[in-house]
Amino acid sequence: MTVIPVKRLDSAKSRLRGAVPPERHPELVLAMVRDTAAAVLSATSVTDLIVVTDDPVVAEVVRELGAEVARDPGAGLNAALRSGADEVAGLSGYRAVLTGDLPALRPGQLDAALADVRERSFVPDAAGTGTVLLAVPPRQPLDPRFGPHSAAAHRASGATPLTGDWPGLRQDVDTAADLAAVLGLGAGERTRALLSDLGLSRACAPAACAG
Ligand SMILES: Nc1nc2c(ncn2[C@@H]2O[C@H](COP(=O)(O)OP(=O)(O)OP(=O)(O)O)[C@@H](O)[C@H]2O)c(=O)[nH]1
Ligand SMILES: C=C(OP(=O)(O)O)C(=O)O
Repeated sequence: MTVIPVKRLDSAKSRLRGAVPPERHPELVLAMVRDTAAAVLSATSVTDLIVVTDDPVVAEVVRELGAEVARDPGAGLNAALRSGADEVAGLSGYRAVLTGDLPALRPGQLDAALADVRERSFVPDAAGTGTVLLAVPPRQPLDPRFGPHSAAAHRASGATPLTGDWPGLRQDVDTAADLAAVLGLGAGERTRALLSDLGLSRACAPAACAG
C-alpha cells in the first residue's frame, strides 16, 4: 500500500511561490500531485494508493486516476502520514509513503526503490537533507519524521537510507530551482503541459524559471 499526503492547494508549496504567476500556483501544485500519483499507480509493485487530503479538487483528480482518498486529521504532515499508513492502510502489509511533489518520478525507479526495502527504510531527497519516501514492513508502525532535516531524523530513528540511482524519485520540488531540475530530468505530462503553456517548458536557470 502506498500513501501520498497533499496539503490544501491554497496553502501548499509556499516556498515555490513566484516560480509561476500567482494565479497559476495551485494549478502547478495540482499538476505535480497528478504526475506523482500517476507514476505511482503505474508502478508494477504498487497495487493501491491512498491520498490523504482535505482538498476537494485534489480528491477528485486522484480518484479519477484510481486512488482512494482519506481524510486529513488536520494535525500536520506526520499525523496525516500516520493516519494514512497505520490506520487507513492498516499494519498488516508493507506500506510506503511518498511526498506529492515528485513530478519527474518514473514508475521503474519507484519499483527499484521498493524492491530494496527489507526493513524500515527511507529515500533521501536529491539535496540529501529531506526525505521523499519512507517504507515499513508489515506490523511496524511508520513512525514518520518528515519536516526540516528529515533525512537525519529518519536515520536517527533507526531507518535505513536507500540511495540508488533514482533521480526522478529523489527530485522533490520545493523551490523554483527544483522546478528547473525536474525539467532537466523530464517532468510528467501535466507539469510539462502547464510549464509549456507558461513558456517555461525547457530546462532553465532558476532565475528564468522564477521570472
Ligand atoms: N495531508 C497533508 N499533507 C501535507 C501536510 N503538510 C505537507 N503535506 C504534503 O506533504 C508533502 C511534502 O511537504 P512539503 O514539501 O513540506 O510541502 P509544503 O508544506 O506544501 O511546502 P512549503 O509550504 O513550501 O513548506 C507535500 O505533498 C505536501 O502537500 C499536511 O498537513 N497534511
Ligand atoms: C517535508 C519534507 O519535505 P521538504 O523538506 O522537502 O519540504 C521532508 O523532506 O521531510
